[in-house]
Amino acid sequence: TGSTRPQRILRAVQKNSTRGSPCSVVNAIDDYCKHKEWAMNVGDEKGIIVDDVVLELKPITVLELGTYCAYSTVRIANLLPPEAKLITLEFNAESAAIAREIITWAGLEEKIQLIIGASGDWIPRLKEEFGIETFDLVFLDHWKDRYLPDTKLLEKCGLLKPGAVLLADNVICPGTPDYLDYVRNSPRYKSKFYRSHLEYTQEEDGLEHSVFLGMAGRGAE
Ligand SMILES: O=C(NC/C=C/[C@H]1O[C@@H](n2cnc3cncnc32)[C@H](O)[C@@H]1O)c1cc([N+](=O)[O-])cc(O)c1O
Ligand SMILES: [Mg+2]
Repeated sequence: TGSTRPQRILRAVQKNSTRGSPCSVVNAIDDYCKHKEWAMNVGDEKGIIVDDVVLELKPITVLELGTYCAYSTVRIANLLPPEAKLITLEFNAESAAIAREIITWAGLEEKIQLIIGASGDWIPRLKEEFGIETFDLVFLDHWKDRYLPDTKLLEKCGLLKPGAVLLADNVICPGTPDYLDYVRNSPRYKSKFYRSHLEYTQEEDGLEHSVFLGMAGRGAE
C-alpha cells in the first residue's frame, strides 16, 4: 500500500529540515507543497498574516481547530511567549500521529498539547480537563461547516473573554458563509477581513479576524 499525503509531508520534513528548528520545518513543508504536492496548510502567504496577528496579540493560551499536519501549529507555537500554551484538536488519528511527529521534530512538544478528538466533543471539556480559563486566540482551520457551531460552543462554554481573537482560514475558498455572516453581523464581534490567496495558488482566499466583545455585545457603537 502506498504512503499517505501526511506521511509524504513528514518525510519531506525529516529530509529537508533541521530538528529543533521550527522555521526550517515550516519552510520544508511549504517547499514540498509548492513544488511537489499541494496540501491544505495555511501556507506561506496567509502564514505571514497569521504571524503578524500572533506577534501583535502575544497570546498566552491558543486553541487550534484542525491540526492536519501541524504546519500552522508549529508556525504559531514558534512565535508564542515562553509561558504560552497551544492546544490543537484533530480527530483523524493518522493525521494526528504525523502531526505529533512533526511537532516533536520541531522541538515544540512542551508548548503544544495535541488532543485526538472532535472539537464538538472536546471544547466543553477543556476548562475541566486542562484548567483553561479562556483562550486569547482561536485559529479555525477545520471542516468549514464546523466554524460556526464551534464558535457558538466556545461562547456557551465561557472560553472567550472580551479581546479574544478568532482567526479563521478559508473564509473565501472553500468558504464559510454562515460563519462570516455571524461574526460580521453579531454585536459580539468586531470583524475584519485579510485578503490573500489560497495556499500555493493564485485563487482568492483570506482570513477573517474577529475580536470578541463580550456576550452582551456593545450593540452599535
Ligand atoms: O477542508 C479544508 N480544511 C479542513 C481541515 C480538516 C482537518 O481538520 C480535522 N478536523 C475537521 N473537523 C474537525 C473537528 N475536530 C477535530 N478535527 C477536525 C480533519 O481531520 C482534518 O485533519 C481546507 C480545504 C482547502 N481547499 O482548498 O480545499 C484549503 C484549506 O486551507 C483547508 O483548510
Ligand atoms: Mg485552511
